[in-house]
Amino acid sequence: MHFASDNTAGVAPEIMAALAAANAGHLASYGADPLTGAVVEHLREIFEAPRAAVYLVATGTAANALSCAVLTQPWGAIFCHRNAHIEEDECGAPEFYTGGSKLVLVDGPHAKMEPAGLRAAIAHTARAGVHNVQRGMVSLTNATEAGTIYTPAEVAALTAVAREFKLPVHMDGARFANALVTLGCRPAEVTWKAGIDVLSFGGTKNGCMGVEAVIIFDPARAWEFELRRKRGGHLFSKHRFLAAQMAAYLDGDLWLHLARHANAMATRLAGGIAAVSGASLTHPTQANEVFAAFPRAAHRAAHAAGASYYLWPFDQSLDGPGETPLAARMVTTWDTTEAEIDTFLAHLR
Ligand SMILES: Cc1ncc(COP(=O)(O)O)c(C=O)c1O
Ligand SMILES: C[C@@H](O)[C@H](N)C(=O)O
Repeated sequence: MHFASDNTAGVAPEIMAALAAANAGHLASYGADPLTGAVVEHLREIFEAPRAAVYLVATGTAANALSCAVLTQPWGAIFCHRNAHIEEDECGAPEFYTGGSKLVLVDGPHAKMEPAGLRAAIAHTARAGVHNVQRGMVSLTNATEAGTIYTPAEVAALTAVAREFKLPVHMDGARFANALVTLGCRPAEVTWKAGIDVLSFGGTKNGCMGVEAVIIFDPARAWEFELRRKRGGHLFSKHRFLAAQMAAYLDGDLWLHLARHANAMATRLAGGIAAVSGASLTHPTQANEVFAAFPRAAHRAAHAAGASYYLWPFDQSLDGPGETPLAARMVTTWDTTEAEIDTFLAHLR
């Protein structure tokens, strides 16, 4: 019963096999290998963006921080949700890689920004000229840190606000596949056609060992990204092993199959939890993360049975009256099984 994070899952067998298959002979390094070239073309095709620049890195934090660095100046503000991963879980990497940009936090329900809140935050910034940080960029996460998703129309409404102030927009897509299979739309519709300038396209949480693609829809920003990636220590020398993962991930729509399974398991889990006495969902379940509150006694039973997941916030205590509900996050993955879900639910009940 492993629900702590999709970061704890292993590597999908197709991806591991692709790594072994790529381990033959000598190939050009630093991205000059043929596997990388093929992956770049495949992602351009998937996103209907033949001019896009595509780069591979090994972590989502690197993808996000380097994306921000090419979208804003050090004196610029990065407008993001209060619970954005770039705010809560990247140890200041975006601030570091941008040379000091300030994250300006925007509230909104279920970890989603709304146009009015974003507009108010941007308008309030740089109101006193040189004395303030300037307006830099916007970053939004899809699927969000609360397991919710933005529709293409919601993305377009936020990027329209950004455009009012001539700001570029980044999408943290560490769980983009999970959002896309729920939306059922084409990748382009919820990215560049909705006004996104740069996408962090995640692979690691959805079955890869460690690979993320940064897709820059305006190639004018490409060279600066290359320089920043190398200078930041994120240009892999044996780049073929990043490309092999991504190639297998995209091949035959594996990325969609893996995400569809993870989401289906989350839906099963959420439905079961909703039927547990004293339990309630704290965010809508729209991707592969379930946020729910249930009585301490249920938490204690699940933990005693060996279930792994985080109370959310982390720092709550299992000690205390059994009937008190505590909130938690449970994350399902490409290899979560129905039996795992049903056993966990039985312990909760
Ligand atoms: C929404 C989101 N973005 C970015 C990241 C960063 O990925 P990494 O931990 O590979 O740096 C994570 C990590 O799980 C995440 O949940
Ligand atoms: C750090 C933690 O938030 C991680 N990104 C996760 O989603 O599990």
